[in-house]
Amino acid sequence: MMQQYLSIKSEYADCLLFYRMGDFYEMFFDDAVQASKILDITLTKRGKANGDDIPMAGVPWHQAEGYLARLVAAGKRVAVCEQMEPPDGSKGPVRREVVRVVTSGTLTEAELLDHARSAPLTACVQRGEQWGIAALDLSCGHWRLLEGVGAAAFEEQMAILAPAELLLPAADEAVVDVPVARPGDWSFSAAVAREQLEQHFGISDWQSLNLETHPLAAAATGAVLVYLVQTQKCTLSHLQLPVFIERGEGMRIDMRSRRNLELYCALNGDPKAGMIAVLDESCTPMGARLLRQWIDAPLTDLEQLRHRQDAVQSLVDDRDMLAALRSRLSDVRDIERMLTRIVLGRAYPRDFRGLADSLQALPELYTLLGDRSGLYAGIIKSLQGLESLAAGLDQALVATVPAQFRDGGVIREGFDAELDRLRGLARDAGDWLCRYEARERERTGLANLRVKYNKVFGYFIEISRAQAREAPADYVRKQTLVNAERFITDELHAFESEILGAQDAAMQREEALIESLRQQLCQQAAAIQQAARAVASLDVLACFAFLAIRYRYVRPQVHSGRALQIVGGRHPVVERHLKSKEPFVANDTHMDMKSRRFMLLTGPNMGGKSTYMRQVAWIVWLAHTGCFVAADEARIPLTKRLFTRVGAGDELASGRSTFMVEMMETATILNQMEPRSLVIVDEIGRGTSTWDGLAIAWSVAERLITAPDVLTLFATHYHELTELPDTWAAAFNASVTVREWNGSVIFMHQVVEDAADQSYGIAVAQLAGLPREVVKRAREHLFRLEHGSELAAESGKNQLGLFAVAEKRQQEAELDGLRQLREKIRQIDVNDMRPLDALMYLDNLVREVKQ
Ligand SMILES: Nc1ncnc2c1ncn2[C@@H]1O[C@H](COP(=O)(O)OP(=O)(O)OP(=O)(O)O)[C@@H](O)[C@H]1O
Repeated sequence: MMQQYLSIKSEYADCLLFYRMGDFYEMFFDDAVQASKILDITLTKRGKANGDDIPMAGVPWHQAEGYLARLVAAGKRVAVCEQMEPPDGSKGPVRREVVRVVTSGTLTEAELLDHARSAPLTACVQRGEQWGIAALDLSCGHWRLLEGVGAAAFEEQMAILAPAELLLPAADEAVVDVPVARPGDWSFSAAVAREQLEQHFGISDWQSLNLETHPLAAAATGAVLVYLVQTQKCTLSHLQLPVFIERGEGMRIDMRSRRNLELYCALNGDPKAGMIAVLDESCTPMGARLLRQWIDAPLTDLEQLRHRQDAVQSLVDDRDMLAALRSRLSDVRDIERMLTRIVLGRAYPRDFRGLADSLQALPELYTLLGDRSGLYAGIIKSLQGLESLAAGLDQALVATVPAQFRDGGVIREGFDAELDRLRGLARDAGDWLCRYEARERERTGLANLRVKYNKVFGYFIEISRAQAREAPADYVRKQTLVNAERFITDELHAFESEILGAQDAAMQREEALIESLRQQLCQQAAAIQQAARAVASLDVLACFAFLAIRYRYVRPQVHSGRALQIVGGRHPVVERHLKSKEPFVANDTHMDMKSRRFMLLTGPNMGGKSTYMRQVAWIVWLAHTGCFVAADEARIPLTKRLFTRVGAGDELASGRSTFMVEMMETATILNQMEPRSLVIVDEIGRGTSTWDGLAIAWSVAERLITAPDVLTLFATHYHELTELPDTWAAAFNASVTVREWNGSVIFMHQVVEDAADQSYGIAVAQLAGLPREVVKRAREHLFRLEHGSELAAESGKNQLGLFAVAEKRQQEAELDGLRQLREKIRQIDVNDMRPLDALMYLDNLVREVKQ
């Protein structure tokens, strides 16, 4: 056995080998050591190799999925090796074969996948500046083939695809941190792709795939197909054909900006505070995945965008229909992934039942949609045509299926006469046994005679010891117990063979029926997938409509002009998560790419600058996806690129300081911006000396102001920059407002078109809990810094040090305050005050002193 193990293991050296032994998958040697650590399972030993114990660890086969998930999550690949024949003690180890290699990019099990995200297996090919990508989501069978030029565009695409596993030629390095496999450089070839496609799909019409003109994407496709053959070892007929679809470029948003705008999670890593968490009101897993794709890849084709918006609007205008649709959509389960498991022969009974139920929900969906046009016409068409398949499946399957096929009872009574007959035989056994027992009691006159069953002897007749002598001659003694004797008869034996045979035959019959259902589903796989995609589109459109109604989002007018006008704009995430009782303060934005293209935003920390700029970015982004936007009105100019430079903190892990990251982000913007870009700069130049920082911020601002057709929102704490509009007509000042009350600051979160008058930094520091003495000292320093030249003059006159003059000034100011206080106290006429007024007056005085 160990020899067999070692020979199989040598073929899968880069995998952990799950070696099936009875009810367990066992691992040996280093595999066992690694797995025991990752899975926290017991490490034992079995036999010896070269005098040393062989480490062994195992997991029960019926719990393998959970363990596989943990191993794959830990970056391992696992080769699953099964027994290919029933054990037969006579002739050495049973034949075993690796039936599948489980890798992070080839998972299909529901338990191992995130329902809301596709995690494609992605092959990349680079030739100089040119690149090609083939990404296959095996769990659904979808391909995405892409080609492009330049590292920036490549990284953006990788950010959007979010691969689960990368396939690379030997010399290439990964740009994202996921497991990498190298199927062999020879496999990255268009010729290999063509050969594989011919072999697996019988493709002769290579041209229809549009791959001939896209050799790099074709080469990447070759690597994916070869890797599937190496790892999956089963039919892949559920895969769509890898067709290269020309896509418009869409709005480009680089990797950093996606992170900065907190698309999938907040900068602190919390997914609940990411934009997707707020937008995902989808009802189906397919919708959840498509929603991410639509948000990930905003459109720049106005026509396409209008179609989506029209479709959303028509549901916004018909709330009853929207509610009915969403209620029916909730009954639809993950058609794509259930189908994949069925086609691959990895399904559970629940996948068949789930598919039957989901397909049965489709007619109600298209009936509800009636004769709607636009995007709905295609959706309605795709939802039709599966009625008889759905009905057939439903008739075949029981309503509540068992967990495993081996439990039996998946096919419904009355569906197949032969299965019913065999099951009937097994079921009638009970009656027959009762009749037989009664008959034998009567024949022998032994009232205590019983017919029983156990696993060792099967069926037998049991008679008490005392009466055993009276057993008829045809009873064959089988076993003697303390109080009883057990017998068998020819009739009972014949009955037993028939019963057990009937049970086996029923199981086999059921298996054959399920296989025939599977074949039917395989034949209709393409139509089912198309219906699944229609469900996904419908779900996302309904989700957008739901958001629009529930959260008051409006239909933005995206146009080819240059004006950006947002009335009452809000930030969807901040608005949703605002804990305080204060409502979110909506703000307007009026810019245009010609005369008002640069907004310089100043104001105190915590004033709401970042929130405001991100909300503008999000309104522009979402306006290009078909989603309605968080505003009262929005006119959005067609935007081709979105850039952000946001103080996202250090990337120390990558060896870059805050300042370095800041400058890299700025360089990306300045080098890559083009007409119709939106640029968000949230602080720049903070990580270096004041003068360096100010100088950099100033020159970057000037560069942005002069860039044609680029809209910029630029937040800064450098007040000196508020002079920019004096020189540049296209620049204007804006600030977030604050009010002072009782010595404290109150953030109004209102954006006005004016420069901020002061920074309130010290007031915010006080709010944050800086010790009182430190705050007081900071005020003194501020005073000194702000009145530096005056103080210098006075210090020269009085021959005092600068600090001494500042302190003298401070003391005078304090004395002034005390005098005013004394005056207030003097004016109090206690006899003329009500107790409550006196108390309030006192409270005010105390506050004043504490300031
Ligand atoms: N329009 C608004 N309405 C209500 N609350 C808001 C609004 N804008 C911001 N806030 C609240 O104020 C907090 C601070 O906002 P934000 O981070 O945008 O300030 P900031 O001016 O960018 O601060 P800093 O300069 O320190 O980065 C937010 O977390 C949010 O709770």
